[in-house]
Order: sequence, then C-alpha cells, then structure tokens
Amino acid sequence: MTLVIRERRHQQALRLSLPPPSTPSSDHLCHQIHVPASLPSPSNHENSSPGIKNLSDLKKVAVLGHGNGGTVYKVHHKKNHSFYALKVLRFNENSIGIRQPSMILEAEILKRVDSPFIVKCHAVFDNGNCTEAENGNDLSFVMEYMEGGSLHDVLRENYRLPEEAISLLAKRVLEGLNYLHGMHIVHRDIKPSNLLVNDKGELKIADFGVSHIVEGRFDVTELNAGTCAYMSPERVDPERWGGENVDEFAGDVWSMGVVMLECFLGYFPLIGPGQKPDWATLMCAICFGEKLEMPEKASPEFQNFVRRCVEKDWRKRATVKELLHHPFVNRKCFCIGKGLGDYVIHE
Ligand SMILES: Nc1ncnc2c1ncn2[C@@H]1O[C@H](COP(=O)(O)OP(=O)(O)OP(=O)(O)O)[C@@H](O)[C@H]1O
Repeated sequence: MTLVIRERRHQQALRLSLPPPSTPSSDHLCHQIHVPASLPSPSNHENSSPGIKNLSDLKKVAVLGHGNGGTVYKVHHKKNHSFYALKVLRFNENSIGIRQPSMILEAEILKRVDSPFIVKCHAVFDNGNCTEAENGNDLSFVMEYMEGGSLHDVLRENYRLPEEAISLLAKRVLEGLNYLHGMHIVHRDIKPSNLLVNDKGELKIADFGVSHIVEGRFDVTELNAGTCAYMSPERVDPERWGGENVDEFAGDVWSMGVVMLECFLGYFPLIGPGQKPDWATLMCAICFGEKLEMPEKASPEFQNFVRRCVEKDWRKRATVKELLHHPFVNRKCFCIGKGLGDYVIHE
C-alpha cells in the first residue's frame, strides 16, 4: 500500500465574497438576476465584492465538466486576473416550461448561501436578452473556482481514502448541510461530483440544481429529483418507506453516508462488482436489500457512523446535528497534505 502524492491542478486561491442580491441593470451586458425576498436572509455577508459586472470580462480557458443541462468552464477575469468556474445552463426551447423554475431556484439559492462549506457564487447572469450569449438563452453562474476538482475525480481512478481524510471530509459535509438545513434548504443531490475541493484541500458542497426549499408541506411530486444511486429509500419508494410525511433533510444524510462508504472502499458500495447500476438494480439495493455490510477493516467508529447514515427507515436515521457530535468526525486528525490527492491510497 502506498500513499500517492498527486499534483494539484492549480495554485490560484480566491478570497472573494458574494455580492448582495442585485437588481437588474441596463448597464450590464447580460442581466444579473434579481433574487426575490422569498428566501431566508443570508447570514454574514462580507463586503469585498469581486465586482463581476459583465460576462464579457470573463475569458473561457478550459472546460471543467458537463452536467445535466449545462457545461462548467474555467474562466479568467480580464480585470481582476482571478480564475472562476462559469456554469452555463441552457434553456431548451422544448423544455423551458419544466426547467426554468428549477434553474431560477438554483440561482436564488446560490445567491443567498454564504458559507465556507459551500462553493461560493459570485454572480448570476440571465442571458435571456443577451446578444453575446452562446445561444442567446442561457443562465450563467460565476462560481468560486475549486482547483482540486471533485471527489468523483479521485474515486473514478479507483483510489480510496484513509479514515483520517474521510473524517475531515465528513465533518465539512456535515457543517455544510447543517448550514443549508438551517436555511431550510435541502440539497437532494449529495454525491462525489458535487463535492469539490480547493487548493487548500478544503471540501465544499456544490450544485443546487435539484435543491428544494422546505416550506412546511412536503411536495411528493418532487421526490425523484436528483441522482438515483445516492437517493434514500423514502425518495426512491415513498410508499414503502413512509415518504409522505418525511423529514426531507434525512435524505441528505443517507446520501452522505453512501458517499463516505464509497470513499473508504474506492467503489460505489450499494451494488456488487460487475452489476449494472441501472434503475431496477439500484432500486432493489436501496429499498429491498439487506442492511449494508460494513467493511471489516473499518474502525468501529466509522462503521457506526455510516450505519447511522444509511439507516433505511428515515425516522431512525441520525440527524446532521447528532452526527456532528459523532466520535468519527471528532477524531484528532493530523493531516500533512493539502489537496485530496495527498491522501489517496493506491493499492
Ligand atoms: N466551482 C467549480 N470549480 C471547479 N470545477 C467545477 C466547479 N463546478 C463544477 N465543476 C466541475 O464541473 C463538473 C460538472 O458540474 P455540474 O454541476 O454541471 O454537473 P455534475 O454535478 O457533474 O452532474 P449533474 O448535473 O448530473 O449533477 C463537476 O463534476 C466538476 O468536475
């Protein structure tokens, strides 16, 4: 077993903060989105706005990845010389009626959240009337650039992580979820590609594309948004697992538990090697399968931590607040590296 040191992708560190919610301005080349006052107020805004006023100040230098409905670019700001990640969501003419509300909600959420555990959004541009937009009909998010890439990038190469690193990651995800849940926001898509790392090795939660604001009554029609593999039983099969009156936040805890087990094993833990991760297989594993077997090599704290997250009955599952006090995430860890790549175990 060797500890592999992987080169970090870039050294650029960003210390820019979220601008206050802005009203559309005719000076802007493309319109910045106005955030209605329907969300809880952001806490603790800093004053040092990066002043990203125009999309035309950003030069695309690379494609960082593709997601559902859009592309993420690495961009360089011509005036302040910083790098950002620009997420461009395309309005599809055929589906505009379906996608628009979720895209606008993502913009609302991103402009409101401000936490060291969440990837920061510096500006949102509605290019609907913008002549310079790629297809004249995009929604663009200027995000904090996360130089270390995603947890998915690490796991894709079948690397796995030692418990010390997982403990630190789990703590950060929990802090992020605690913040979001405190704002009544349920993420609903916690998975390795939505957990990004900066050049200091700090993990942050990203991508609010299917997130939801909990406003009392639970909206059952929205249950199946997100990525099936990391969905909790009550979201996959609400009838069987009492999804009607569910505490929606419990779904984020399940997803986090699956991700942490995946970090330990180096592969997706709910299905056997060689099994196709199609809907039917995943549904069986999530809703009907036996309790997940914990790896024998894992410490009792880690085993208990994951077991508390992947409890099939959401009523018995641990809450974020409870897990923040769990011994597994309160270990004294002495990590020498900075990026996630500094910790991967290569066998
Ligand atoms: N702020 C960022 N900094 C650096 N890379 C990023 C950033 N945001 C996204 N990426 C990269 O771009 C990829 C695509 O991100 P995106 O949020 O569009 O989709 P996804 O989460 O991979 O997939 P899906 O849309 O299915 O949830 C990510 O996997 C990540 O590698």
